[in-house]
Amino acid sequence: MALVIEQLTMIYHTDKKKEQALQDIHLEIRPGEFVGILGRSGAGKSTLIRCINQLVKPTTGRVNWNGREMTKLSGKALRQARREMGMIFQQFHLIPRLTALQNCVLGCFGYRPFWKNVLGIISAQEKEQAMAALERVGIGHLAHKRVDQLSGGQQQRVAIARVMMQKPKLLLGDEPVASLDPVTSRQVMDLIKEIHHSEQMTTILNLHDVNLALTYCDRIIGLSQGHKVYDGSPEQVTDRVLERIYA
Ligand SMILES: Nc1ncnc2c1ncn2[C@@H]1O[C@H](COP(=O)(O)OP(=O)(O)OP(=O)(O)O)[C@@H](O)[C@H]1O
Repeated sequence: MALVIEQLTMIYHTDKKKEQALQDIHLEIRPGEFVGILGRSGAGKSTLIRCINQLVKPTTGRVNWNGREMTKLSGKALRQARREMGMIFQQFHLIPRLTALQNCVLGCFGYRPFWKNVLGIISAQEKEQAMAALERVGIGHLAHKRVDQLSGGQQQRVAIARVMMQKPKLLLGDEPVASLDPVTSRQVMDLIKEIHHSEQMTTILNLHDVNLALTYCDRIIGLSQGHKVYDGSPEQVTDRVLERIYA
């Protein structure tokens, strides 16, 4: 499934001020790509990721996902399109008082009737699927522990297992390893890459660590002050390119 972004511009309006976060971004992401977005703080990386699944509504421009114009969708149609887009975050976004298994089950809520979610009815089959997802990410033994008692790396594994329950075609990551130590960061990146391959999930991650991005990603997009200043292979990211992105 292809993702096509055209003329994307985002201006945040705060009290008396306008903040231009993205300016005329064009991108075509091919199915199965593993893309890293680099840029200084404030370059627009999170905004770009969030405009894809419409957590942020762009000021102008189009985001076309598999033939559907995301920017025009609302209500049920938007929820259905979003189901195909999993998201992981720097701060994991888990529910602290719930166990790993309970958090993981939440990943399939997008496929269930609303009333079942409200009543919190979970079938044996859903529990089994969640257990399998936790085992897949290497933390089956922690299924019944509250997530606020887990390490950062373990919490991110729960978040990844939850995303897998959603069966997305596109994985979006907003600094998914920024809170983790270097060794754990690599372990989580290995896991994301492995799942990307096995599930054939197009993957787009904001990464602040250039070395990680160049090691794991097949394509690098560089943003600077809301503009795309690089789009190419990691091998071609020279010092000059890095200067353009980070200067
Ligand atoms: N909700 C908001 N309201 C107003 N301005 C915002 C908002 N979110 C982001 N911005 C501004 O938009 C610009 C881009 O922010 P964004 O968070 O996308 O950058 P980023 O590259 O992800 O930065 P970081 O690496 O620090 O997370 C910044 O100037 C930021 O201050």
